[in-house]
Amino acid sequence: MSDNGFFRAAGISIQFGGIKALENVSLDVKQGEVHAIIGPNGAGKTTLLNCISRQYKADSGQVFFQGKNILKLKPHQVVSRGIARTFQNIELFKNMTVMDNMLLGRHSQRATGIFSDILFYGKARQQESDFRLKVEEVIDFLDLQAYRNRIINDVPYGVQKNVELGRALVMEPRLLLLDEPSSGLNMEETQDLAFWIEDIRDDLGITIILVEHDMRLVMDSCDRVTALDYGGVLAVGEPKEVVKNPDVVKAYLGE
Ligand SMILES: Nc1ncnc2c1ncn2[C@@H]1O[C@H](COP(=O)(O)OP(=O)(O)OP(=O)(O)O)[C@@H](O)[C@H]1O
Repeated sequence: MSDNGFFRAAGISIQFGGIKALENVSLDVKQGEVHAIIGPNGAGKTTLLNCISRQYKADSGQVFFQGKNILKLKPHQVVSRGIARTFQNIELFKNMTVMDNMLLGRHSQRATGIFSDILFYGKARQQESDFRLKVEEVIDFLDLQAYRNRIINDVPYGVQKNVELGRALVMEPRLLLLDEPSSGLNMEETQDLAFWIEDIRDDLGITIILVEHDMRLVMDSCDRVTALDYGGVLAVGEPKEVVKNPDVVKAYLGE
């Protein structure tokens, strides 16, 4: 178990055909930290995130979140336990508005079904207005007011990335998984992202695991780093230590 028992993946292995994408990988994340997973292309970073969120089924290993093993859960059950995520390629409904995309995220969490909605109309209505309130809160938090009624296809890429982040936040997660949040962003947008990450951790109290290639963002925004290469862990520690680790330097620069 990690220092405060918040999150631990232990001995995760998965292979595709003959390719060992991850072999006996462990990841410890403390509550309240921003933890980066770094490594060269094909190192297994996204695969690890996918095993945690259960998009992929690991061949072996355990994932403990707040003391419970979540490795047998379905992806939506993982979300209900308090783990939300974003994807490397934005996965939004491109012909719907910013607001509706966020509401959809929240609806996947609804506690009432269609029959109870009919029987307990008042309760369903209350739930709907709670959803809207939460979505409005996140729209304010991420400064998305100007875009709330715009169609996703019509807003800049950087805003789309923020909406995806918002859709994860409306789930009110305790742990947020971000897959390459800075990819496709310009320098200014990446700086803004660094502020959002800090605010999400400090103001919302959400722990973050992010897969990231932008080393400046990793150095500026992350508390700890796990470096992977060829499906194995190379190093774990504070960003300034990990980037100096000879194995990590070698993995990035080649022999
Ligand atoms: N669904 C899949 N089917 C087959 N092979 C896969 C699948 N997912 C990942 N892999 C393989 O597993 C290895 C690790 O891939 P992964 O996407 O996790 O790397 P990564 O570190 O996230 O790379 P990048 O930085 O380029 O996104 C690669 O060899 C990849 O081709």
